Amino acid sequence: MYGVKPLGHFRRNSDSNLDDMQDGWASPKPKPLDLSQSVGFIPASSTLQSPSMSPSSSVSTAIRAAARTHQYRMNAAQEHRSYHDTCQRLLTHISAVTHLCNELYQGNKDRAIYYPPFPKAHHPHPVTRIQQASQLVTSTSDFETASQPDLTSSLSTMSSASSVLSSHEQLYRRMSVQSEATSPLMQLGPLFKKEFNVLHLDLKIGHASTSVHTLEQKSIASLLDEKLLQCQRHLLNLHNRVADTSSKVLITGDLNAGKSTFVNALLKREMLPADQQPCTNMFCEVLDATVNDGFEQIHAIPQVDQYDRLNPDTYHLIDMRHLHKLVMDDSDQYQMVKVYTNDARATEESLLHNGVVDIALIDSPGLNTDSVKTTAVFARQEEIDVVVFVVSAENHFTLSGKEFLLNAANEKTHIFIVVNRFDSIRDKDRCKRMILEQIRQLSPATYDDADDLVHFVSSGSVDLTPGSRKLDAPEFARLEERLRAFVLGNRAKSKLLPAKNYLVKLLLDIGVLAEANMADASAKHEDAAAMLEHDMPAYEQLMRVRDRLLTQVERMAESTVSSIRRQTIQQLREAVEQVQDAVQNMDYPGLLFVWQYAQDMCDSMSNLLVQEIRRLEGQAKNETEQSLVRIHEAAEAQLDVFPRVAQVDRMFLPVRDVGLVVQVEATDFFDIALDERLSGAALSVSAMAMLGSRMMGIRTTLESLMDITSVIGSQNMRRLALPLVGLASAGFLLYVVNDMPHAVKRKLVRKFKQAALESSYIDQQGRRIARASRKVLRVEGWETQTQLQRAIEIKESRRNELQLVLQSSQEAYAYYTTVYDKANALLSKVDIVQIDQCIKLDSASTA
Ligand SMILES: Nc1nc2c(ncn2[C@@H]2O[C@H](COP(=O)(O)OP(=O)(O)OP(=O)(O)O)[C@@H](O)[C@H]2O)c(=O)[nH]1
Repeated sequence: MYGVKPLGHFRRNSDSNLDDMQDGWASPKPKPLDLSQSVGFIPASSTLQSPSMSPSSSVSTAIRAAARTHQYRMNAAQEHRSYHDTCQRLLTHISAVTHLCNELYQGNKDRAIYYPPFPKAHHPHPVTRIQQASQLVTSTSDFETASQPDLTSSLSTMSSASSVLSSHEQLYRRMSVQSEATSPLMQLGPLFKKEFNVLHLDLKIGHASTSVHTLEQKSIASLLDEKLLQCQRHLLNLHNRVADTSSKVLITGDLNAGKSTFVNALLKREMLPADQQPCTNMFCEVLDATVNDGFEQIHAIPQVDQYDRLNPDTYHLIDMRHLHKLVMDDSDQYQMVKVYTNDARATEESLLHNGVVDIALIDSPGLNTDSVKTTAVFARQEEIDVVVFVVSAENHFTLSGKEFLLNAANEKTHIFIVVNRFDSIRDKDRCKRMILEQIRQLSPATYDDADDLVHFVSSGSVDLTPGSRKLDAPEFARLEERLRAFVLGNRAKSKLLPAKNYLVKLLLDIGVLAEANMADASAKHEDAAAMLEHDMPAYEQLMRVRDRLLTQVERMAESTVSSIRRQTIQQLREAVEQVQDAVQNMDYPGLLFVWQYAQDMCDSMSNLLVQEIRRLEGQAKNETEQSLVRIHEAAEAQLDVFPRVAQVDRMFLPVRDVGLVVQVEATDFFDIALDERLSGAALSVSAMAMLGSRMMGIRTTLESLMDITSVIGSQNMRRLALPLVGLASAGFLLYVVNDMPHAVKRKLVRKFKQAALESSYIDQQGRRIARASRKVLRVEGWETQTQLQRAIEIKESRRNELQLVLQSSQEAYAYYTTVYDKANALLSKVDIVQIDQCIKLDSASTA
């Protein structure tokens, strides 16, 4: 049932008028108006002029009228104060909520807001009390349900949300123990309410809508950004609507139904063009001139959204004489025209200037004019406080009229219906029945209040002569009275209640969003703290082990290197000692090739040594490989598994010539001790001695010589001496030549050993092989160091990240707690804004 019934006095009066009307249905002849019972809109002067009254009764009537006027003004002033106060409060709250929205919008840029996932299917988990409260508000979103949402419970819900949160935290802890694989927040999601009221994010792909949670966090944040901007824009609209002190009454209906005639009848002035031909081609808003500083003006507006009364560039000033032509103009030059007009009638008589609220009457083109204009009529629905639908009694509801009423019911369930041109109807009862039946089907709510909302009148019969004191027909006077009550009653409902409901829904959503983000921050904090605690021992162990491991690797490498060097030198020395084996079995090629023979012996010994060196290189490779394995295992024992980079394959590459070069010299062919201090004679003697001893034995030789000397005599001896010396020399030569293969072997072996042992050759080889090993081991050492450093860096950066998470989640928790508290505090304030009170006062002031 419509919730703004006029109060007792008004009710009685309306009942009497209903009786009048019902009587009227039985008998078309209207009853004379009972002025003693009439209130409100009936001009006092008219009452005084009634010819049937005695002087005393006329005085008391005058007193009563004056008292009524006084009461009217008192009520109007009180209502105005109350309405103004409510508006101011709501405006303050709208600004605060806009600020909060903007704060969230900015916050979303710095730190993406977590948008909780709501499951599509019903879940067995209990819902929060916030959800219950918001569902309550959702169900009361239509202001026609009259009763205010029970916010007391939702407020207590909000204030108890901290305890809800703490229970969430406990649950989170339990869940995180049970399942580490899935995010605890995903499991927490179902605990929050199923859907948002206002902050619901819808992702439409083609005709299908998909869950936003299939998107990345960044994309969800940008969707939320857009939603928050939308909210701010809507809040601005609500602000403008609440701040707008006027009430807009849209007069609409079929072509030629008499809309303009009806507006003129309300204004008691021939203002708008009325014609049998379709004549209204644009929206025409009639306002009281007081809102235009008292000037009667006509503003033709090309762009409605840019119109500013104080900026003449946004409209064209039109002379009053040209209004008819302008309104009938079929061009698209102007979107609408605003007519500021003075109403000379008393406050309580005027509809536009009634002392309570500025009313703007908007005459519109006929609904069935063309589709563009019809669409425009629907588009104006949102900013309209009251819709007056004018239907011709002759035509009843046309197709476009029915369509309009059905659609309008979504926005405004109650429509004020004026059945005009009733004077042209002969069977008035039948007409009323038929039209009321149509209304019952099209707008049941309006039908239920047909007494107040459906009026059968003849606007064309209203006297518009300037200064005329003629009374309106009672039906029309009653219509004016009810229209006024309806406009004032609807003012609070159409302006303030939607604003309040929207604020409540938005604040509940912000509360839920803040709650979800508090839980999210809390979960992240706990996660980070747990991970930090888990990682810390490993990090500390790594720091402790770092120097030890590097020293250990260094030692292992050095020990291998020095072992290889030591073994190489020792084994190479042993090989040098055995170098004669290389020449043992060499065949002597004869005197002619003795030089080559010596050369080959050197090469042979050198090759033997080279072979030994190659063997030692192989051995060094093996030892290095073993050492690499040990080093890598030691590193992996402290670090994670990592690939070994050092390889021994490339050791001793390229192959270097490591042979020992010994030069063959002439002296190498004679194994005669040549001492610089000894004379050549000594050499000859010894050579001879060796030659003689070799050929026949020294003693035998000397004895033979003595025997020969004693027989031949000294003279003969002198003669024999030369041949003897020659013979001896030849013998010596023969010996040397004969001994040469052995001598050269002995000499060269000795010389080779001497060259190898007394030079730095062996040391050099030892150092070279050790150096190659160190090179490889050092690579592995460096890799170990790198791996160690990397592991430390990873741990440190993870630690830093976790510490950042700790800090940011702590900040987020504090931030959303503030948002939550603000939303909570604002919700309390919005809740105590009493709009019902305003509605009652509106009704009272009209009564
Ligand atoms: N008999 C009678 N004629 C009326 C009444 N009201 C309006 N008319 C006539 O109906 C015709 C149309 O009136 P308008 O006021 O121009 O109708 P409208 O709905 O504004 O027309 P458009 O704006 O062109 O859609 C005019 O000739 C009026 O004189 C009425 O109550 N009784």
